[in-house]
Amino acid sequence: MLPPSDHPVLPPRKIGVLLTNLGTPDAPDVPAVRRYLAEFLSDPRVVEIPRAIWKPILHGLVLRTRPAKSAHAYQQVWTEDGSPLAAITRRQAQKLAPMLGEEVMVDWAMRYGNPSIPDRLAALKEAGCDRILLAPLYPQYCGATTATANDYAFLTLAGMRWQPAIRTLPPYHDNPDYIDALQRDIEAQLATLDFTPQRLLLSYHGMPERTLRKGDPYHCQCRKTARLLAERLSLPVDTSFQSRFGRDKWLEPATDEVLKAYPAQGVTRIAIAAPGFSADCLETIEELGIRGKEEFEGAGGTHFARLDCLNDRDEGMTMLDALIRRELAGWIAPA
Ligand SMILES: C=CC1=C(C)c2cc3[nH]c(cc4nc(cc5[nH]c(cc1n2)c(C)c5CCC(=O)O)C(CCC(=O)O)=C4C)c(C)c3C=C
Ligand SMILES: [Fe+2]
Ligand SMILES: [Fe+2]
Repeated sequence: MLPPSDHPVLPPRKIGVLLTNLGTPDAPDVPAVRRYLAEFLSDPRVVEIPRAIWKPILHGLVLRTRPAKSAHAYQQVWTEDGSPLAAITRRQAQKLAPMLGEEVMVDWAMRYGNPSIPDRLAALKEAGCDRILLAPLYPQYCGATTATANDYAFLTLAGMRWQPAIRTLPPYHDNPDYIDALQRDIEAQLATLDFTPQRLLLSYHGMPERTLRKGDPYHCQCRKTARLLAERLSLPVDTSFQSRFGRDKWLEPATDEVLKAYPAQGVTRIAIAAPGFSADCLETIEELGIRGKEEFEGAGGTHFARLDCLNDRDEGMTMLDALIRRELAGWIAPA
């Protein structure tokens, strides 16, 4: 018989769902952005350059120059609830909780910054969750996003004597619930415009082209989402990749180049959507909605509309509920 203090206390059994997204600074100022970028850009899943070469560049150059530029961009999108990415992910978790029912606890975390994956996993475990679904909210799988979020969760589990059982949400780039939600949501937003776009441009976050050659499925999954969506929409659809970083060749065509080239091709009225982002963030609001618009109009474009991501609106929440319920099969009763 062990002394009572050595007996683990058996908490009530619960199921946890941890929504994860990329991460964002704690504040739109230079020190907070530097801390965030240092964590983000030190991840070898994100920058796949040998550490001995990358570290001096990161610390000697990138972290000295980029934080001021990025902080300025963050200041333009910051809200009363903080960074849009964090605020929207929090609302997604809050809305999902009652949808999934009482036996499921829903929490959210960021891969870089706060709330952190180790903190929220520990909190779910403390609350009695002995089964946890990790749900990285990236429709298209990428080593730099999906895999690193799961890696960090597994690293956290490596430090636990008593681990919860774990499942992970697979990519959902071609899932009919996702394509349906995008179609309905995009059509509803297009119907509110006071002009008729000649094109819908789907802009995905870019990646170095070499990751495609090395076997990352991201590019193919982005293309498949675009094809499935284009088959359902009545206006012509183009695909591009945004946010090029560094000197290497990235996936093409680049969003800014496409925007600048449209007017010379007679395309002066467009809508732009970003189906690879589950929540609006710096990349959609500032890079597409502010800078992208300027680039397009500077080249002669006359009508530009940025469509919102699914965020926490009904279409998006119904889709997340369906995707997550499917992964919880056997853990919870069907709806
Ligand atoms: C080598 C650099 C980068 C890779 C590779 C990369 C991949 C990647 N990123 C997202 C989603 C997001 N990225 C966001 C911001 C952001 N991304 C990079 C660099 C790389 N991303 C930087 C330096 C930044 C910070 C802002 C800046 O300085 O430009 C965001 C927004 C975060 C926010 O706070 O709003 C998201 C979301 C994906 C999906 C992806 C690969 C598929
Ligand atoms: Fe990024
Ligand atoms: Fe960007």
